[in-house]
Amino acid sequence: MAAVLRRGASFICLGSSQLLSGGCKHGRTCILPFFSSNNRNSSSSSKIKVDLDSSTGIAVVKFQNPPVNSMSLDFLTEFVISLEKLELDKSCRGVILTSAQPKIFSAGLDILEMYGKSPEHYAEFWKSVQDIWLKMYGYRKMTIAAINGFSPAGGCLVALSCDYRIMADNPRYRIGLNETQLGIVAPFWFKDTMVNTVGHRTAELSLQFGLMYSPSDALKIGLVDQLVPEENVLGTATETMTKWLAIPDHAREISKSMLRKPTVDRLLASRDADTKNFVNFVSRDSIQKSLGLYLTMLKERKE
Ligand SMILES: CCCCC/C=C\C/C=C\CCC/C=C/C(=O)SCCNC(=O)CCNC(=O)[C@H](O)C(C)(C)COP(=O)(O)OP(=O)(O)OC[C@H]1O[C@@H](n2cnc3c(N)ncnc32)[C@H](O)[C@@H]1OP(=O)(O)O
Repeated sequence: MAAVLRRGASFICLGSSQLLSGGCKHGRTCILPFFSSNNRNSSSSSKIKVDLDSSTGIAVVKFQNPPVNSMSLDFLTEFVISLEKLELDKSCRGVILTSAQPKIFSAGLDILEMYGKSPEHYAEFWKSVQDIWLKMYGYRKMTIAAINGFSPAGGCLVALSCDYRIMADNPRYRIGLNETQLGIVAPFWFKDTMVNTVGHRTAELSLQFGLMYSPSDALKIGLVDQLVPEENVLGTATETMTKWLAIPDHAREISKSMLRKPTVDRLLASRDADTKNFVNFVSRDSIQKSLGLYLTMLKERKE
């Protein structure tokens, strides 16, 4: 396995051991071109675009997986590699996540990865979902979700895993863990992340009903921290990041770790069992039927 990185004009091929320390530990091939000019480093794999301004220490990571930024196995792999590279880059102090697609932050996990595939595929996919959450929830650097559109289920989880959430104040958008609406169940670590953010009672209502909140309702329950006009989402995220970066990194990092490590450790202690649970659950005929019906509903809505 090798990845090809291009820095400026030169190409570097990395073997898997280098990737372990430098970015990728997923045994999948990735191609991440880098273009440097002055203080900016841009990299773009096919689904994730990274723009790092090393003069401010702020990286903007944009999801670009049209039409709806669904999180496929490839998307998740590229996403985790990008975050690992930024975590190791000393010139990066904070990461803003946002979407390059209009109106959609992310439609969540790619349902097609959980439908009509083999148990081995489900296991591989689920491990990549665990990887991204473990990376994000325990991320050493400051993270802000600049939520510029719909953000159901896995999309909401990614936003919840950031340190701060700014959402476009567009009453048509929705955010929430809607898994039960699909006939599936948010696993315990999705639930823990929600409970840690909005509290137990709100999470009880939210998860059981599979509630999707308007931006103003999301602000009321603390699911997001701030609403701004749509055109200001990224600008506000950058200003907010600058304020957070005034705090010494080590002090902020240790505080974050104290609060989040027990939640991360819970999944680390039971990853294999969690994967088995997922594979057994999603392989059930009844669950496959629910997912099939949901996919049909999504298609018919358009007709
Ligand atoms: C025993 C105890 C067990 C314990 C539990 C164990 C294990 C846990 C088990 C399961 C956990 C799974 C966790 C799942 C998390 C998820 O994230 S599931 C995904 C949830 N996402 C959604 O519900 C969003 C669905 N999509 C939409 O609502 C809309 O698409 C939209 C995002 C609002 C955008 O709307 P619009 O702009 O109108 O676009 P379209 O609806 O026309 O969509 C365009 C095409 O994209 C396809 N698509 C949409 N979302 C997804 C998706 N998530 N995955 C795959 N594909 C998606 C849509 O079908 C359209 O396709 P076509 O163009 O028609 O081909």
